Amino acid sequence: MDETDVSGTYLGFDFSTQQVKILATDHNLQMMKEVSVHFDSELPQYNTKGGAIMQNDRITVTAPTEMWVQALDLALDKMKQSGFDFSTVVAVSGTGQQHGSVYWKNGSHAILRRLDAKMTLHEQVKHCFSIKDSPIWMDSSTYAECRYLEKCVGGAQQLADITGSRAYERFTANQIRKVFCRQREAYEKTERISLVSSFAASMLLGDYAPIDYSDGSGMNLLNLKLKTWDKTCLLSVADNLEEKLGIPVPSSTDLGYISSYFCQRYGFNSNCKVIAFTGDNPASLAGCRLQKGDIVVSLGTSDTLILWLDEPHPSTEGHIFINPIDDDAFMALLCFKNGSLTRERFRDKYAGGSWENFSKALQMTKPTNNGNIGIYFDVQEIIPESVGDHRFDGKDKKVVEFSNDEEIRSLVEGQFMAKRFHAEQLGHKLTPQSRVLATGGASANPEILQVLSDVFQAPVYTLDTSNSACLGCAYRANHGVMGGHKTAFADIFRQPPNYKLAAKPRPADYDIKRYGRLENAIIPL
Ligand SMILES: Nc1ncnc2c1ncn2[C@@H]1O[C@H](COP(=O)(O)OP(=O)(O)O)[C@@H](O)[C@H]1O
Ligand SMILES: O=C(CO)[C@@H](O)[C@H](O)COP(=O)(O)O
Repeated sequence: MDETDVSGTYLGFDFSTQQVKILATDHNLQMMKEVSVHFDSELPQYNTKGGAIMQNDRITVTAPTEMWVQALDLALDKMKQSGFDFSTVVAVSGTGQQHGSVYWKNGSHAILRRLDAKMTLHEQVKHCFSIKDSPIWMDSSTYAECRYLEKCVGGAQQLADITGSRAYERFTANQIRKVFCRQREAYEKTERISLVSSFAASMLLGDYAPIDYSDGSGMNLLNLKLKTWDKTCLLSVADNLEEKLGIPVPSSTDLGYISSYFCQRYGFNSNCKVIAFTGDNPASLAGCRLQKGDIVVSLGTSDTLILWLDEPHPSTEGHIFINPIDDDAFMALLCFKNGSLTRERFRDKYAGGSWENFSKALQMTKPTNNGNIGIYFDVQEIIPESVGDHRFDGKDKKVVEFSNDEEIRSLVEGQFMAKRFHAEQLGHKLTPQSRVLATGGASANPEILQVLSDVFQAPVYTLDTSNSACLGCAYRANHGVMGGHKTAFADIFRQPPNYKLAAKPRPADYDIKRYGRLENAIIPL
């Protein structure tokens, strides 16, 4: 395979909350193979729950950085054992859970540059981190840092105007400030700060990989219009931050050749390219081949809603990111923290731990649930900032519990009414042409998708894989070698998207305004 050969295969890597996944496509960008390494069950020595560790204060949430390194070793070993021929790979790209940060200790760059193929990555890289446990997106311990950053730039809306979002606890600037203020020695010993995505790219590259514009938009640091780190934000967060972050790059940037470590250990071709990694939600936009007007609903650990935007209109609710497949466009993101893990709680409590029973409960109950509405936040939610279980009967009266089946319907309907309510708040209008593209682990469940379709009164489509973020990165790997932003993303495909109709809306009259009123009522004053 020479450098110009684009007929081989493409790999997408996903460092998401609960697992590392690798997906391979052929030269037609058709999926060939997927492997995953699940943190809780396959790396139990790290004692994570849902891939994370919640500290006693219940607001500090981290993940062991070295666990992600070890998971990469295992995932590549699995691919190899399955007979995958790494020498066919033309390019790789990837993605990570957004906002999480990795702190590389002084001297780590030299280690990355000289990886020894006889040893695992984990053996060589595990001591490279000045902070051993990476703060991740589930963290909400940086309230004070958020208020400070907003004050420094002149207010929440001003920060949103610059960076696309008001200050959010999980956003990286506020996490870095917390480290700077509370672990100064560790901060001083840090030569580079990566996002989870650029950290993963750094390992594949054997060099520090830059942060891409799209994932960089989730930091409260990137000026969306100038596409550079904002000076006021940098100065407000920590000393010498710019040099620790490196220069941000377009998401389709060709970063160079894969590290010789992977050529020697796994048989990658030395011409294999590494294309910039990005955040998992931007990667899902790419994987779903989102078109204007469509909505992506990702049902992973978090639930997210993604829209394509030509123009950014940042507000103090939701996020605007630079679009990962078109640097001149943008995307809107709404993130809901209480997604799959809350559905798992209800599955275990009201459906005997089985998704099949959970689905049956949805089949046995009717759309709008006899007026019963539930709002369930196991951990402090992002939109709205609230926590706890809240149940209302048809007359808006607070109640303690519904029947088991109604509990399950109230959870799923509540989650989707929240998405529709907040999408409409952002100005998104559902039209008869609207389509919902569903992805993420829970999109494998047809009954959940039926509720999604009923609440949005729009057809719901799925892809061949629920893992659109990984697939999107195999696409982005191809796009990168085809010239990146010089080539329209849509032009890399020879075949139309393989969407499958998963659910058609049934007649149902969801009172979304009523949902909004009830949600407002549970926000603490
Ligand atoms: N049949 C199912 N019904 C509902 N949820 C499911 C089903 N299968 C898997 N899931 C959910 O998918 C989640 C994982 O989704 P995934 O997108 O892989 O997560 P992440 O990328 O954040 O690691 C699990 O936590 C699980 O609750
Ligand atoms: O915080 C956000 C987005 O702002 C989350 O969506 C993370 O990016 C984690 O994603 P999943 O692992 O749930 O896909």
